[in-house]
Amino acid sequence: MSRRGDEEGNRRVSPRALTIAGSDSGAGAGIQADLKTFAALEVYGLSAITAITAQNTRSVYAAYELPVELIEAQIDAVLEDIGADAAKTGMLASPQIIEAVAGRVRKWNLRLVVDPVMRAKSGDALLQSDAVQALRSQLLPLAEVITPNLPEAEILVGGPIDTLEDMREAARRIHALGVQHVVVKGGHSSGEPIDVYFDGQQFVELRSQRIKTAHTHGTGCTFSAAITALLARGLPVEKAVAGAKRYITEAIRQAPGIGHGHGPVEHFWQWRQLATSTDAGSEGLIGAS
Ligand SMILES: Nc1ncnc2c1ncn2[C@@H]1O[C@H](COP(=O)(O)OP(=O)(O)O)[C@@H](O)[C@H]1O
Ligand SMILES: Cc1ncc(COP(=O)(O)O)c(N)n1
Repeated sequence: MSRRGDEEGNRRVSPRALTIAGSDSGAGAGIQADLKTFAALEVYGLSAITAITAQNTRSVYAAYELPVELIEAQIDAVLEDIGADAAKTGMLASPQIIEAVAGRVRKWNLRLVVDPVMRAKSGDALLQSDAVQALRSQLLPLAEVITPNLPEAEILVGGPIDTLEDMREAARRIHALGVQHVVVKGGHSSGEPIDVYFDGQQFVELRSQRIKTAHTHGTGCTFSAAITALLARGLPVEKAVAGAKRYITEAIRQAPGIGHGHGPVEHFWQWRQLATSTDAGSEGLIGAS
């Protein structure tokens, strides 16, 4: 691990987490969603931006990949000074970026959560199709946790996933690629959004009610960032995943309804709940909403 907290003169050393992902100008997904999630869970967030997208709740209008050397330099800069207790990846765009990030994960011996982002909710591609092989062979064997949604899991295993048993089989096969803990997310299913967790021995089903909403932009980013933050805080993987499921469910429930398409979730719902609770007076800290 690259954490260097003990050497610092700071009196209060907080957990840190690093996100290696794309920028979403609409701030519902990507780096922006990750940093908000880290902050909400009281983890100091660091970032290395892989690509810049011009994006809102409706669509991705343009994307520009940053040079590989600049991505490596961002990772080195924050880790040689500040350190991270855990890291996550989001949009990686190309095989060259995946290769560079895998190199840095090895160099810094990072605890890694991989969100294998392939498409935005709007349907726009965020990963080149020839990058899937690099993802499988180079990054997955370094991952402590991977969080594919159903379409991503189908691409990783090369077949359809229709039932809960298909999800379990996909988790088994992705685990066999070298990932220690697999969470196949069920948000894209038609029924309840059941996520299937597999650690190589046991399966756990993470269940919640389906919230009827259009505002699910950045749910995968937020979920994987919450896992990363809770790992950075020292939780064991299974507890971090269960905590992240509770966090994302409430974040979707309290989505603020921003934009005209798939809007963002509410990252600061814990604070908002506290701030509006009657404990803080009849109007709460920011007034009842
Ligand atoms: N409508 C919903 N109601 C409740 N939970 C949901 C809903 N949609 C997604 N989720 C949950 O949000 C997380 C992200 O899910 P998913 O939509 O599958 O990923 P992605 O954003 O990567 O496509 C998962 O834990 C999933 O179960
Ligand atoms: C930069 C970036 N990273 C990730 C996503 C995926 O998020 P979603 O699937 O919710 O659109 C995105 N839209 N943009």
